[in-house]
Amino acid sequence: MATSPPTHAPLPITDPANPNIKRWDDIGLTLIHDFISESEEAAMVAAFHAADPRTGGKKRLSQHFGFHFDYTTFGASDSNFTPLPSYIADFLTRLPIQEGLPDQFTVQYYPPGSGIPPHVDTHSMFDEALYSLSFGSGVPMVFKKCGANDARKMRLPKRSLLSDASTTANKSRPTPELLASENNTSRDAQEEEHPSWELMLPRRSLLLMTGPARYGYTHGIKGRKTDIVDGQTVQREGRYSITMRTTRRGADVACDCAFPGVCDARIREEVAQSAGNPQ
Ligand SMILES: O=C(O)CCC(=O)C(=O)O
Ligand SMILES: [Fe+2]
Repeated sequence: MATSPPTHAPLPITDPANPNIKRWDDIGLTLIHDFISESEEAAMVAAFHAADPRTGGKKRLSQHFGFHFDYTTFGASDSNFTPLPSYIADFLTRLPIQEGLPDQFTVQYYPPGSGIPPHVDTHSMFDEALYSLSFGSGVPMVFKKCGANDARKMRLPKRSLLSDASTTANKSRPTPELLASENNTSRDAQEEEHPSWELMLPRRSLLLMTGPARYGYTHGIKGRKTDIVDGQTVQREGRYSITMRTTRRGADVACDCAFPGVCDARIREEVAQSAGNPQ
């Protein structure tokens, strides 16, 4: 007798007013199917490759719009700003949260087989709402509730970022992805704490992360050539995404989330306190 694989995935509800919208209210996830049309998708792929014709490599490619993502602070640049192309500007009015629209956009191309290691996007530097728009192809995103291992990793000396963006430690470790992939924790040890689960992000869908999903879960994409979708093995194809965030500036760079273990603002406070009270 066939048995279903164990699943830890929470169950969504479908928005009664719109069957395209699935919500996991307990953890703050919303997935909107068919957020963009096929013609918008085709225009996005064409625009990406008009700016960067590479498709054959193995590495993720990124393009930045609005305030550029800053890989030394994991926040956004104050000054490096690229105006939005129309393929982004055109859908902004359709985003589910209209207050505080995103101003930092990273468009990424994932060649088949590539992924992004599990990570928590910086809490203090961006507002709560975090978006990922998928196009070109779908992919399962892996979510895992953060535990002690994640908190420990964020406190490793090499991850002692954010307290001072100009330290060499930060500069020598340019991407959160790299940091996440460099952790010494075995996958088994991570799985022991909290089970991970996969959420299929179909092409043309928009994912919105808020609350626990934004602050207290890691998200990532496994680097692999095939995925199991609805019980079927499917080949990975090139996938594109647009990550969208709203930058915080000045005194707004702060966080009082319910997940202090993996909160950069709390870690910064801890570091400042221990510097003031050496043991
Ligand atoms: O490609 C995606 O959907 C997510 C990318 C991501 O998590 C990030 O850029 O922080
Ligand atoms: Fe992310």
